[in-house]
Amino acid sequence: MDSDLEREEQCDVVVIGAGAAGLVAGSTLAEATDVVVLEAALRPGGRVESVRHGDYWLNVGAQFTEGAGPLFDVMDRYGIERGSLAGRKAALYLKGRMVTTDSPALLLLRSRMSLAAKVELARVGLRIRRTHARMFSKNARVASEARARLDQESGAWLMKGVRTDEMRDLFRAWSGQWIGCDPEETAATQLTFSIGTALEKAAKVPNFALPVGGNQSFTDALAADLGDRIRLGAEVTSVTWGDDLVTVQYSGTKGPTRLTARRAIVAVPADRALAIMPGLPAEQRAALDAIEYGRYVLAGVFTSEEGPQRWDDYFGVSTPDLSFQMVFNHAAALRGQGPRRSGGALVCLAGGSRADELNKLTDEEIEATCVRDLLVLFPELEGRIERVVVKRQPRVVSYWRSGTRSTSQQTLRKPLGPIWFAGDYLAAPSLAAAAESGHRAATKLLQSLGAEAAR
Ligand SMILES: Cc1cc2nc3c(=O)[nH]c(=O)nc-3n(C[C@H](O)[C@H](O)[C@H](O)COP(=O)(O)OP(=O)(O)OC[C@H]3O[C@@H](n4cnc5c(N)ncnc54)[C@H](O)[C@@H]3O)c2cc1C
Repeated sequence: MDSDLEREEQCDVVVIGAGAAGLVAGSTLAEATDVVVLEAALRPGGRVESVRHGDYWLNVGAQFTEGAGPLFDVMDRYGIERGSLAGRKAALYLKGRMVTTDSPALLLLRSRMSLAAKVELARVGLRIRRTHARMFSKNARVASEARARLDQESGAWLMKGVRTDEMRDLFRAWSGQWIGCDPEETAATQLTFSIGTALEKAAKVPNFALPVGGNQSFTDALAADLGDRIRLGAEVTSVTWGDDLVTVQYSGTKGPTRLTARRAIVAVPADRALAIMPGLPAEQRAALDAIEYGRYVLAGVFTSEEGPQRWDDYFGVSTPDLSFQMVFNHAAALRGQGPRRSGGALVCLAGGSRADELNKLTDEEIEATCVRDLLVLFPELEGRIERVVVKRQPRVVSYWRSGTRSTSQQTLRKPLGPIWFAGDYLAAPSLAAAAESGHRAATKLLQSLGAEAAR
């Protein structure tokens, strides 16, 4: 492309990517400076996406909100109502029996696992609980030593001594359903964090909730407020920078554009940042290169059953011996508030190698497979399936191979000249972490502009 034909634009700060991190960064900056947010897709939100249908919605991106920080501050600011999942339960469905996982004793007593698998489950469960407690010890030295040690181990370490296929499948399902990868692909830190948190009672997970209308209510509110400061369909192809200037080239609806700004926040997934920043120094390149993403295949199902159902009280059911590994009940957040409305919304999902298998099928085959198995789990839904939404998600949360996480995060939390990075990979990956990273990058960036003005 002849550069003479490019449009030229200027602004104070450019944010690249309008996922949770980029939107929170954009909204924090908009109060103080002239900001433009560039988003390659035709919708804002990135990995936050919801589908609405009648009284219900399905999250086909981020499933739940949990944690603390700017994510919740923003939802409070926009008055986004949340249905708490604190009183809801999780269950395991195995060999035709559903047992709550909230009570380890009941799980061991009632589940249809072989005795050998039950002994292994008890051992692995205790190991995860112990390591999780150390990771979150009030003694900072104990916590940091535990994290450093677990960072060096692969997730398969947590399965030491396991011989039965039943326990291997269950553990693989937990890893797939929470991170979207197989246990040996990630470090033990993240697997301990995800499974350990899931083994807690839902009431102990801070702010465990489902925003009414879907998680997209959060990103929609931010995007509406940013208005025409967001350019949709604006795919950034290159980012170059000097000491105090960033040049961004993007292809937008008005043709190729060269935008110059004093500062930038790069809020795209790690592999995308590598692709658009060819001039990255070796340290940042290695840090981004270490980040991997889990993958999911989901089938969201809107149903039309009448009256109370036995799954109303469960937010999720692990299903290691079905084609998907988990069913999340998005309608659980609405139950217990007034009379039960007819219908519901369930998401069947598979991660890691189970997702790779489903990914070989057409959308129609995925739908047929998931509906068949959902009817094995809940035969009451026969004739009650209204609509199915199939979604392939190549990026769920980020994860790291053993030995790379802390160096990668430390490097990317530092600015690179006039550029800050933001994304879920800067902390224990989650929607809350993505929002926090955007807020942090924007705050640090504004401090640097303030310091420059004072010089
Ligand atoms: C199916 C699924 C389930 C999940 N479940 C949970 C959960 O239960 N709880 C939880 O806390 N988290 C969950 N997550 C993770 C959570 O959604 C993410 O951690 C978070 O949304 C990441 O936000 P982000 O802004 O860092 O990245 P993204 O949302 O990926 O945003 C990056 C944006 O950059 C844009 N972009 C990329 N390249 C370019 C380019 N060249 N030019 C311009 N724009 C570009 C993308 O289109 C995207 O909009 C889930 C994710 C998925 C997919």
